[in-house]
Amino acid sequence: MAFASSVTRVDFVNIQQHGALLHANRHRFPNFSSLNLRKLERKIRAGSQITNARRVVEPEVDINDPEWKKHFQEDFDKRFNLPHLKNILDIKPRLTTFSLKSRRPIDEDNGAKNEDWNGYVDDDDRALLKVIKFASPTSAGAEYIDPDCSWVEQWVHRAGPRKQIYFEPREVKAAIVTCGGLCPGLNDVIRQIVLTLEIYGVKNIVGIPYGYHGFTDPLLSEVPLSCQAVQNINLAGGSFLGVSRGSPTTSDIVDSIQAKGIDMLFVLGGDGTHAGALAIHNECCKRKLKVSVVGVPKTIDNDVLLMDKTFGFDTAVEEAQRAINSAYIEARSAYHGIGVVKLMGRSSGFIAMHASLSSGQIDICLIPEVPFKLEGPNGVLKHLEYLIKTKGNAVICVAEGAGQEYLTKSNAKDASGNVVLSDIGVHIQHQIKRYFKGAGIPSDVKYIDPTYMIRACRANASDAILCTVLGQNAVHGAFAGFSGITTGICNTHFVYFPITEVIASTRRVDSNSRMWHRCLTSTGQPDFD
Ligand SMILES: Nc1ncnc2c1ncn2[C@@H]1O[C@H](COP(=O)(O)OP(=O)(O)OP(=O)(O)O)[C@@H](O)[C@H]1O
Ligand SMILES: O=P(O)(O)OC[C@H]1O[C@](O)(CO)[C@@H](O)[C@@H]1O
Ligand SMILES: [Mg+2]
Repeated sequence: MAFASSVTRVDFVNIQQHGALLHANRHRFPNFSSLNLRKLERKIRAGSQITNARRVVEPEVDINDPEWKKHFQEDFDKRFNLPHLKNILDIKPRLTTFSLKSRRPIDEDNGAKNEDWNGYVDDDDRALLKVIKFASPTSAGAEYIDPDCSWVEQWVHRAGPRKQIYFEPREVKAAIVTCGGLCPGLNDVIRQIVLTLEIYGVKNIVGIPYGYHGFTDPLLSEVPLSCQAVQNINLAGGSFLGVSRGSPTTSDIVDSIQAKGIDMLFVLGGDGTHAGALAIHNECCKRKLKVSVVGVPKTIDNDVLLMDKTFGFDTAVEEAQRAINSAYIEARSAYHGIGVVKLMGRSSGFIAMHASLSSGQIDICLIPEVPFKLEGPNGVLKHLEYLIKTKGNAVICVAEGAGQEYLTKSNAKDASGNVVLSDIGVHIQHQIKRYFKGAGIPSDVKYIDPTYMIRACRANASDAILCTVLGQNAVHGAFAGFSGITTGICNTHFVYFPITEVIASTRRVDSNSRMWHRCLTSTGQPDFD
């Protein structure tokens, strides 16, 4: 039994699980049986294209060995174990005050009783994250499923109300903060967190205005929140509390948490916000504070690992249809009309891919994960010429992070340190005009950038449901005593993840996935390489 070499296999699975590109690229290495995956993973995370990979040690491990399988599962369970306040503090639970039956606090003298325990979630309850099938080491490559393959199941913690809670609701001060860019559904989550806290019996709920800055900016004060205050906020887009990028130091934020007497902090945001939430959690642990920090992942880009989807994504795709449809109508109504629609997606093309798939009006979809050539016989411009000559019009959907190599890098960063991208939509528009003019073919190019219209609208029905459940589960997670966790949907089940696992890297479109190929089939575009 050689665990050292088994690490290679474990990493292979981790990379797949993190949604990175190795799995997508495996067709390029049909004969590998084992790769130096750590190096590859670093390259992938750094955004490099993997063009060659050296074959390294053959795994000596027998993957059907139950001991190895146990080792693998233990590794997974350890990583996905939820951080809990009882690990750092000597605290005892009490019976919950969340009544499944009356939706009123149990311990209030209002007739609500704790007679119905059936719906509570046990800490040992799990939802299936995935079943992994290991190819036999004797098969030619990991993509060939061997009948003797070994199976490993990965289970994650189910979200929901616990029978045992670690806070006295009447003594709790809970705070909500929204950070990063806007996202449809933020208000639904805020509202639901407040409603659920009140069902537990929490009286002291506040909003931190304008993201992490709200903790320390002397000009900003806490926003009192209650059922009444948040009533109907879900009917509008944006964030009731305001958002911002950039932040004070973690130490200053935690000083403020201590000064304000906050016991629970609900953090709504993307990967950056979650990195901040993790830093706050770690600092609270260091100071031995009984503060539960719970995240709710927010991003229209859908680029958070492990989740089926993040809230706002469905709405963004739906809203993108309007822009695409307008571009299509403009293109179809003009002589040699060409529409260009730029959609969000800094490093992941999920919105562009899904919007293209759902609209059925896109001829060319360009995303950051799939490099493309503009010029040359296989380039985008040549294909556009073909489309104009054969069908008279065309619509391109481009994700904002696509084709950045064609643009002058500004090196500018936003307040959070995110690279400010150059406008690929404008560039493509100019290139199309130049190309058709040069070729002596008339063309009428229209560019639509619906970015902020998409982001600012209210959540659609499916996102609103998602937000509602996520908001409730965030509160249940905090009362259950977890901290440094986030809540999401996974294989249609609602679960908790440790923040560390969720921010390990960015979820990106797998260029070898069936979904991307379905998108290509739907647009009918060739490879632009
Ligand atoms: N590594 C980090 N550690 C601590 N705080 C961070 C980190 N990265 C970002 N933040 C803080 O988190 C907040 C939000 O970050 P950012 O602007 O990157 O948005 P985001 O949460 O990633 O959402 P979006 O999807 O809109 O970009 C900012 O206040 C930023 O300063
Ligand atoms: O203009 P802002 O607020 O910096 O936000 C833009 C960014 O927000 C995102 O949608 C993430 O929320 C990215 O795709 C995009 O680059
Ligand atoms: Mg981000």
